[in-house]
Amino acid sequence: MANDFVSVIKPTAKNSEGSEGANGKRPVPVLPVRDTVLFPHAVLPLTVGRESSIQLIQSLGEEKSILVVAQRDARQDAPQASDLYAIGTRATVHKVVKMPNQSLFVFTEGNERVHLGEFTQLQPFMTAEFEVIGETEPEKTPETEALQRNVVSQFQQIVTSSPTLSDDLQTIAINIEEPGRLADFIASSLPFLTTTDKQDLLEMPDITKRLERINQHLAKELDVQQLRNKIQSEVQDSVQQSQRDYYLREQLKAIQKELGDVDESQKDIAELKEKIEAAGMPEETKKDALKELSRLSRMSPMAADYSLTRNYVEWLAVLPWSKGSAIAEVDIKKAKEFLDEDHYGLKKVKERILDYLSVRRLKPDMKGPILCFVGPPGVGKTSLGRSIARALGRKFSRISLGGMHDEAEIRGHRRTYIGALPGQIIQHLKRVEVNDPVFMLDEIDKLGRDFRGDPASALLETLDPEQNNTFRDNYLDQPFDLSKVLFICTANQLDTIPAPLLDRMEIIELTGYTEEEKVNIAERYLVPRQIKENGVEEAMIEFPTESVAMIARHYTREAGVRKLEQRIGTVARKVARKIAEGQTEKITITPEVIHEFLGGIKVRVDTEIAERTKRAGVVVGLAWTPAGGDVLFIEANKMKGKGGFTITGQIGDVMKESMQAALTWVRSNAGKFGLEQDFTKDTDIHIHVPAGAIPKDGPSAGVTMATALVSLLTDTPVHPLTAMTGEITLSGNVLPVGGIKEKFLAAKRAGVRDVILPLECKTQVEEDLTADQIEGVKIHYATRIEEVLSIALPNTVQEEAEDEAVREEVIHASA
Ligand SMILES: Nc1ncnc2c1ncn2[C@@H]1O[C@H](COP(=O)(O)OP(=O)(O)OP(=O)(O)O)[C@@H](O)[C@H]1O
Repeated sequence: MANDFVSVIKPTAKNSEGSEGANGKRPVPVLPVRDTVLFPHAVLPLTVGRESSIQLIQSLGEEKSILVVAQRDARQDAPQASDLYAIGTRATVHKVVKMPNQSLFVFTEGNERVHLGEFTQLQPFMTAEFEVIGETEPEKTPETEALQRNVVSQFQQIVTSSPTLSDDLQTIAINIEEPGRLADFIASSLPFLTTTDKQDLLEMPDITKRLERINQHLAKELDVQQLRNKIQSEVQDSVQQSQRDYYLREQLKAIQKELGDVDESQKDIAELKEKIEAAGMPEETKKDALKELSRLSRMSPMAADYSLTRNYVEWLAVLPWSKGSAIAEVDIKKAKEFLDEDHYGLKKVKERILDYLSVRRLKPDMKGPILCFVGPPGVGKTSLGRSIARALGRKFSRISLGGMHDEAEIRGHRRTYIGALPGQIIQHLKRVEVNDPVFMLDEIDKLGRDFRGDPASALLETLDPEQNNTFRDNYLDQPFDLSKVLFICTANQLDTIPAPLLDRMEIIELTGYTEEEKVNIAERYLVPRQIKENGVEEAMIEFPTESVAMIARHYTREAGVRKLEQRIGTVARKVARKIAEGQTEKITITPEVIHEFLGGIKVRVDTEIAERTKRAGVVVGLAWTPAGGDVLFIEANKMKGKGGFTITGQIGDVMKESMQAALTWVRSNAGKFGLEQDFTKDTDIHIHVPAGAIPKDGPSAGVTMATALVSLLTDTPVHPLTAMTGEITLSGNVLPVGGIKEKFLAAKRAGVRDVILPLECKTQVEEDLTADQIEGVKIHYATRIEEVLSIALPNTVQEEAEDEAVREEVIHASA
């Protein structure tokens, strides 16, 4: 058996046995070796263990010559002649040492390359004839010289950097002059050459080629070595770094232990793990959460991003991934009870809500539409949402969208952002702790949009039942199923709701309340609630209906009941104070008491109307606003001038144009009012629409402006407590306008007694207003501006006198 050991060479040794006998026909024993190749001039210790080989060595007498030939396949235990390479090395056996295990340790020295001839014996060992392969050292040219030196220098580098090669090898290599011997020496010294590589070199009689091949092997090995060194040093660096980290962390732990807070962070991590396991999150999310947690457990609590990672894991752990309210199906009867219990009136609205809930009951997985309550502030949109949640047995949460500009407020910031948090949807889910709450998205009409993104599009994704089962918050970066959440939106107006959102909604409109409705709501809900909230007992206070009505009429000016509730709250607090101070035990809220408690804030629009319409050129118009309609004054004035026409009061283009139309109509009909055809020749006219700081637009003040101009130019004040709305054409036709219900209720709230509307709005009135709501106000319909004028302006001296009396009465009532 061959030993792949480093062979040693005697640089100057001349082969003791000459070549006589070589090339001989006299056969020589053949020693097959595996895994190694013996080169000429090399000394190779071989361990001989095969029976046939032992016999071969033992049969050697004086003749110490053998042929050492490599096996083609090292796994062959009993190689035949055909299993050996055709070229081997004739060698001299120098010494044989018996080993305790019966094998022999044989020192051989290579003499020359031989070509094996005929095998003359096969048993017990092989013998063969051979032929020495002659070698001629090449001519010394600069090229061979350079090649030889290069080989030596590369060999030196390899020896220097290899821990297993002895430095002596360098000395030997430097001292070999013959290129052929040098190549053989290096070939037999290099441990990384394979048996095939070595055999190739042995079979190469051309010395220059052999040297070149050696040169290639050396260069390749140097490359490999360099790469290995690089990898090694990188590995070492990272090992050192991680050892350093480990060491520091251990130290830190020790310090923390001393300080008594190490257990805390471990405990915390264990708790988080429990929460993650219990959260019922989807598999993928859970995998990610646990990965983050394990990262956290390897971090020092002092590390800068420890708390960031911890927060993230905590968010994942506490969200209600699969926790619902566990409610049975919707009970429509109960829902109706709840709605009636919580709200007065709103018959149509309640009906529509119940219809909606019924569909949900029959089809629980119903996708869309989303309910949207539209109406002025304080009409009960939010509280209806709350009742729906109560009826469904679900949690309720309100998300205010007003003024939201940033998409991230809905969908959160990416985790890389400093101070990042999830968006409102996820934050509210965390708060309610269930995945099927009722979310009320307030003021969806006031969503902003700027460079920070478009919250409306984020909202669209949130609300769209087709997409929201995989809602992806930027911070969580995990899909969350929102399909069980019931979204209800509220808005004050429809115009500003982005169209794609509007498409997905079922709009339910709530208009303002009349005074009677307000009083009813106040008596049933607001007064008892405010009394209770302010710690007053029912027995301590008496709140007559007239007093509630008085507050509604004179201390508020709104479509809803929010201000009314606040005023009642103020009264209740004052009562509480009086009782607490021991001044009294029971208070009856009389007009005097109201005056005392609410004194300064009194609002009396009817008085204002009566006062202001004393002057010719002042007319009450009606406007639609998101807050539910309002009265507005149009004032016209004239002065000496040159036919100038000024319009002020922050009005839009459409309103300006309708003022021009009104003026043109008046000028073209001057004769009808007893005016000169060219009355504007030496007069300037100015129309102003207070309040000047509030922008206004639209064509619906056309009739009001025409009336104001005629009233001014004929110097006739209009009837007090008369209001109007309608667009006019140049030829004096009155055209219909929108928002009639809100405008009418605003007029009624203001104490107006006569309302002039375009005839074409009659159906709107009949559809939208109940008889109760209309009661107390006279509606006049007109198709021409002349009709409007004859209703609005007094036609006789007696009518003027009656107007005067009404004004006095109203102004007196407020005094
Ligand atoms: N029909 C009603 N019956 C009983 N209470 C009512 C009714 N309408 C409104 N309220 C009460 O009026 C108050 C204001 O209502 P709410 O907050 O729901 O108004 P809103 O329409 O949501 O206003 P905003 O648009 O400003 O949010 C609440 O306390 C509510 O209970």
